Amino acid sequence: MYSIRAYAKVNIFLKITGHENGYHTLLSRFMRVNDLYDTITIVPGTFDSFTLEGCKGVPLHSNTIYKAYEALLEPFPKLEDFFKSHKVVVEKSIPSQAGLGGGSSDAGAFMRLINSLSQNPLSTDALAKLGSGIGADVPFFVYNYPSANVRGFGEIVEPFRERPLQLELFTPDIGCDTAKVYQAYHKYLLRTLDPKSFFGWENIDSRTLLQLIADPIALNDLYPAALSTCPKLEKLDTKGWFFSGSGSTFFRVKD
Ligand SMILES: C[C@@](CO)(OP(=O)(O)O)[C@H](O)COP(=O)(O)OP(=O)(O)OC[C@H]1O[C@@H](n2ccc(N)nc2=O)[C@H](O)[C@@H]1O
Ligand SMILES: Nc1ncnc2c1ncn2[C@@H]1O[C@H](COP(=O)(O)OP(=O)(O)O)[C@@H](O)[C@H]1O
Repeated sequence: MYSIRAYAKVNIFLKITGHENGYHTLLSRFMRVNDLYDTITIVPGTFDSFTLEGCKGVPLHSNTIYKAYEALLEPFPKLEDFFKSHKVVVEKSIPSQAGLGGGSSDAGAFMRLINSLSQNPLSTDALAKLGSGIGADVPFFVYNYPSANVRGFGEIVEPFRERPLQLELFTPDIGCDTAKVYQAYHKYLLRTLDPKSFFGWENIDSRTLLQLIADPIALNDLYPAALSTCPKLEKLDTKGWFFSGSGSTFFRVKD
């Protein structure tokens, strides 16, 4: 049996920098959440085709792990046979549609696991490039840095050296659809884009930045878009909390 942890992330800040080919470009500080993770295990057995257990409600072909498997078939030609004698079991802990990157993290971790089982024939850069075709957030999870500045659509990932923060998470029972949140941002907020307002943020450590800026709306351009897409978020008492990605998770520093 082979196993890997797929960690959640939060976006300490997320600023949209533009729009190209239907996608938004961004500058964001991603921080890995070390105490929240899915576990992906490869279990021996006999199977007719690629078998994935543990992701209830997600059809196989739209599962990010299946998409990662498909993307790996070309560089790993023996993979199809390998998954006739193994299955994938996922123990899900990361809530869905929560801005924590669960699906993307599963894909990134699965790709790292397959590469390492074959003695890493692909470089991390090559793996991240393959991952970017699965989802914008996947490259961050392929690099697996504790903290990173992420740019472009998510494909440019630069490690940021800082002490990881102990984070408390609050995920209300409200799912935020990433595509709809970006659509709302595009419709109502793209015109407000002002790169001067976050100049140099990528050089400031996360703890200082959260203290300095303090305003969750200023820190995350997708927060107002998520509020308009999921009005139930407005009803929550979230004073002192920050908002991750397209939501719906709030976070604050524990210590
Ligand atoms: C917002 C962020 C912040 O980290 O993640 P979440 O908070 O949802 O986890 C990411 O940018 C989300 O990345 P990810 O969840 O991988 O998005 P994808 O599946 O690739 O895209 C879903 C949809 O969102 C829109 N989209 C996504 C990424 C991007 N940079 N610009 C976009 O406009 C597109 O309409 C796309 O079809
Ligand atoms: N391995 C997976 N784990 C969770 N959700 C997945 C997975 N593969 C595909 N999905 C689908 O992607 C959607 C969004 O994924 P999720 O990780 O919850 O996103 P977000 O980071 O935006 O919260 C889910 O609602 C689900 O339908």
